[in-house]
Amino acid sequence: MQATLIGIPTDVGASRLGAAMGPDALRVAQLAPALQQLGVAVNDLGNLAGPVNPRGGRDAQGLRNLAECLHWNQIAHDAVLQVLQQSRLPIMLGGDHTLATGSISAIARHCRATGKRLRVLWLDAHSDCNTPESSPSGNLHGMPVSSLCGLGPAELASLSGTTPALPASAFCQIGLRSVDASEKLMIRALGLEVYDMRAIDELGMREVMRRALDGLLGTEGEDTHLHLSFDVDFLDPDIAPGTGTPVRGGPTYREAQLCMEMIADTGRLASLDIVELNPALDLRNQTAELVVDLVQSLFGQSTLMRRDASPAT
Ligand SMILES: NC(=[NH2+])NCCC[C@H](N)C(=O)O
Ligand SMILES: [Mn+2]
Repeated sequence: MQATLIGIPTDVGASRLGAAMGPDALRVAQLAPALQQLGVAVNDLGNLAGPVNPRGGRDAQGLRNLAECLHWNQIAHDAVLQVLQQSRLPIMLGGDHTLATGSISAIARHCRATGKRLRVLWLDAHSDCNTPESSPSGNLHGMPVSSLCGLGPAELASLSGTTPALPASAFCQIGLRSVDASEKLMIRALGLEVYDMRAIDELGMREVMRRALDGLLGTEGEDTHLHLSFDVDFLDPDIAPGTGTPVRGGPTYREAQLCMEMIADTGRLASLDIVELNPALDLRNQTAELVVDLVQSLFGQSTLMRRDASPAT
């Protein structure tokens, strides 16, 4: 397998500064060597260059840094598309979660061109489906899902060449535990498939992942491009403090490992966003190191317990 790292050092979508240092923290935590150890051929494009954070207030529409967000997402889109066209697996090193608008727009465009079905797993404490009208914060990192479903700011929503970029049914959100009232309505309106922390508590991570990955195994899944949008705040802040909008009560280390291992077992992973890592809030880079550890599982780090990708019952 051949993977390409793309550093996307933006924090213009968030209130707190610091996620722009995420790509380098992942490099310091040895992300590339960790993948190489598993037989993945890795190249690193370095960091994309985009606008600095103007640290502005909210505009007339109530949004923060829309022009800069657009710029970052356009260059993210272009870089990701190029990597996909080289048949390499792009790994986006964020950066705040708005960059997923650009990356997934490129992925949706590529899937359309190659006749692939797209499935997006969204690991996150938040649903990120606010719109400019509903957002309590004006932060664009709370809007990528609605943008991709055609409801965000028009310029962001149309990046993939069609609006919406992909059907809402392509998404599956896991780990949610901080959802605004407006987002609850949006989840319903879009019919998003969601496994919140209560579902993980009640069903267990294994059953949640079995449902989330349904249809990806065997010949049925052959034509599927599986994208993982991994927001670091998915993880419990006790083990992953280095993120700007932490919410207590997230998955444990073992639950997160099982989640990654079950994704690996499908053999369908074709692109990955790692977002919202904020080294300024981390403790001795422990969150970046944890993420690298989890990414190793995601790329098939085998343990004695490794399972074949047979449908768990
Ligand atoms: N990707 C994130 N960390 N998103 C946090 C979003 C928080 C809140 N729902 C908002 O819209 O502002
Ligand atoms: Mn997010």
